Amino acid sequence: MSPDARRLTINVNVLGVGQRPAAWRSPDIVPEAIVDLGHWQRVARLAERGLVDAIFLADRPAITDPRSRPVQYLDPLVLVPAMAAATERVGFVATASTTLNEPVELARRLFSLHVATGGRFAWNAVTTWDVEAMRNFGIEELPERAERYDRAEEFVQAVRALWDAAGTREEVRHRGARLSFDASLGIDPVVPGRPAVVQAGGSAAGERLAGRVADAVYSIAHDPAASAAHRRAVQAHAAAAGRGADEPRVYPGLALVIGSTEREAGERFEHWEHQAPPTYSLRELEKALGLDLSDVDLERPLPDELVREAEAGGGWSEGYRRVLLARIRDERPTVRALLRDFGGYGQRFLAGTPERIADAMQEWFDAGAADGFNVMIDLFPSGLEDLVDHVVPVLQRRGLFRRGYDDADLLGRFRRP
Ligand SMILES: Cc1cc2nc3c(=O)[nH]c(=O)nc-3n(C[C@H](O)[C@H](O)[C@H](O)COP(=O)(O)O)c2cc1C
Repeated sequence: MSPDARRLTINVNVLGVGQRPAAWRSPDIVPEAIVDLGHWQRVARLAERGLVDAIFLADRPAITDPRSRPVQYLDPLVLVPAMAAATERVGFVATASTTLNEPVELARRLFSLHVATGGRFAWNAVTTWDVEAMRNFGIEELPERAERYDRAEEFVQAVRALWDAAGTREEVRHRGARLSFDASLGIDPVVPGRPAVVQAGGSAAGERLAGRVADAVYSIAHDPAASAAHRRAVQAHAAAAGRGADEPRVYPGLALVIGSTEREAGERFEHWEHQAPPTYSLRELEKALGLDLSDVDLERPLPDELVREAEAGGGWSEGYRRVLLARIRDERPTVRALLRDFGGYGQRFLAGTPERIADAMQEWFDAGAADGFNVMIDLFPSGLEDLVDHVVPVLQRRGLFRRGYDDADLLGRFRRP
């Protein structure tokens, strides 16, 4: 492999104790692990052993429904320092809202994490879509998508200006349509560079924001042609904004179940699929399609009138809705079949051997459909061990993945050719 060969990026999306709805019932873990810093540190060390680029931590600033399964609910900005202290090279991508924060205060916290982690930090800038989180901040109604994205762009640009001025001690004077401040961060940039910026919305407005400000994009796509089209759209926005077209890197989600044979992977999936009621995934599907599915027959395809209702609008993310509706129209799956994958929150789902998973990654990478992947692990720690010990070596043998970390900070790693 030539030293400048293109390599794919792997982020690990850590959803508490695992992505499958029954992950918390695994004998390898206790449900309370989600509030145990030791769990997060073990995950970080394991990811670092696999040389992955970064760990991704999602967030919604609202109390999780206690009747739901245990998922991560500690603030990611609290988890990152704990994980960073237990590791040296792996990066961290933490989510924080542009709708529910103030730019100066957040810019300071994010830049502090950049410095404290030695340049291993990235910010997933989200506009926040859920009403419960809004109400925690005294906002009764979800602002329109266009309004949220307009604020997001101004917010990210303002934060970037504050970071860029961090070493100069000059005050940033910002007077925009939505934000106004005179401020400086007062942090010496003893670590060069800045946090990388990640974006994850798949609507037209989300693609535009990604092209204009993001270093990386978490996307949702189930087929390589749709993913390549999304990547091209983001790149066109980047070029129009005067950036390099390939500056925003695109990492589609990929939910994995790994087995040493296809049969073993299938059995692992089936076993855990039957340990949880379908209602967990059904609630997520309701949110994604903007529908009430309480009376729906799981053994039949979604009725036409509900498909039409979903097509008319609603749901928390245009990106997710588009992908789900395409699948519903093309395959007419039973609701139960849809829910089986939907334990992956609608992300592309793949159960198979390490070779098969590497094939799938390579196919998308070679086709220009992905610069890397945001991988969801079915159960911790075993699923991550399998990724690290079995999938990563296959990718390395094919020259698609690094054999050691280099000196680049996380932004430099995302920007690698
Ligand atoms: C992989 C992925 C992770 C996301 N993580 C979060 C998150 O942690 N918090 C959040 O509020 N939104 C999250 N989102 C939602 C998006 O940021 C965005 O708000 C949502 O997709 C709606 O935007 P859209 O209509 O442009 O698709 C995520 C989306 C994707 C694809």
